[in-house]
Amino acid sequence: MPQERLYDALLDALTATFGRHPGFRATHAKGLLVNGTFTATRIAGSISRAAHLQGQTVPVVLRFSNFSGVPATADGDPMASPKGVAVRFALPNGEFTDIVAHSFDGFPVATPEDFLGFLQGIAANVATPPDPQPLQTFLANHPRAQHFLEAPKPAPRSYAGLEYFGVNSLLFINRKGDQLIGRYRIEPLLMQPSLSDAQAAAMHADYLQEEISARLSKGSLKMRLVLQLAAPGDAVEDGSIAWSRQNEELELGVFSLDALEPAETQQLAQQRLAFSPGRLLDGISLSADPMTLARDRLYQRAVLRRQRP
Ligand code: HEM
Repeated sequence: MPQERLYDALLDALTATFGRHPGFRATHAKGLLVNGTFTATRIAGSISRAAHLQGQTVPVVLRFSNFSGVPATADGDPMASPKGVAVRFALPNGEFTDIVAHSFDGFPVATPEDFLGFLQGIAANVATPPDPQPLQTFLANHPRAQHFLEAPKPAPRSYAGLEYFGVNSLLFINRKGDQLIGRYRIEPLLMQPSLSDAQAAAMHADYLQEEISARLSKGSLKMRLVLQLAAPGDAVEDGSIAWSRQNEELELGVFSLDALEPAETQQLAQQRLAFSPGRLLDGISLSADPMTLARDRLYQRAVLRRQRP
């Protein structure tokens, strides 16, 4: 299938699952923007020459989100997980670069083609009348997709209290030309225990937004950016396979989350922002993982669709 048709089919399958909600993202529809800064560690500058990793503090905007493509999905609903975080780093020369991560270490599939099979199965399963057969067949042949669906994804107490995984590996290049392959993780300084299913179900629909708002009114919040390095033999081209937590990790820097985007501009700013995991700067480039480039192209098409009335 030509790539453009593949991306359109992926977006169609998301719309068939969640419905069309003009102005909102096809997935991760409900979100919250927080403004802050990022300061890289010394080690970050030694593994990549990318401008935002050289140690000077740069402004960032983070968008925390729920998985569902239905904007009204409550924060504690199982469809609201995994949670997402998208980060935009703004550089002094006007350039910017993004990270897009979610709160599950892995993905159901390795390629956009397989994701289409998965999404079309889900869309058929929620259609009226439902047809569970395509999803059952897909899952029987894709055990990691089955694992993704069945793995617990408990609701957090805070958007800033859980780990987010970049999933798709990237190549980091320093000034000498040395290269490393790694995957991002964004994590709290102190992990918070998650809610039980019963606790999550009893929470207010916007409890995660309210929690961040209340905490920021008392001061800044910190999160860390970590790079998990590939170990020999790790599948760098397959984001559906998590790497061992024993792999070497480097702390790339610390985010300071300082203030919510003001209420008057919150929704419009979310609509205007278009994050992409493929928006990279010199010093970070694509790895053998095909998903980053596909996501980059696909998210651009998604933005055009969601901006249509
Ligand atoms: C082929 C695979 C994928 C497809 C088809 C897909 C689809 C989409 C679409 C259509 C959007 C909305 C984009 C927009 O309107 O701005 C989106 C956003 C998002 N995706 Fe994916 N995605 C894929 C892979 C992934 C992976 C691997 C992750 C986790 C690392 C991820 C996490 C997110 C997050 C967190 C957002 C919200 C970004 C924001 O706040 O703007 N996606 N995705």
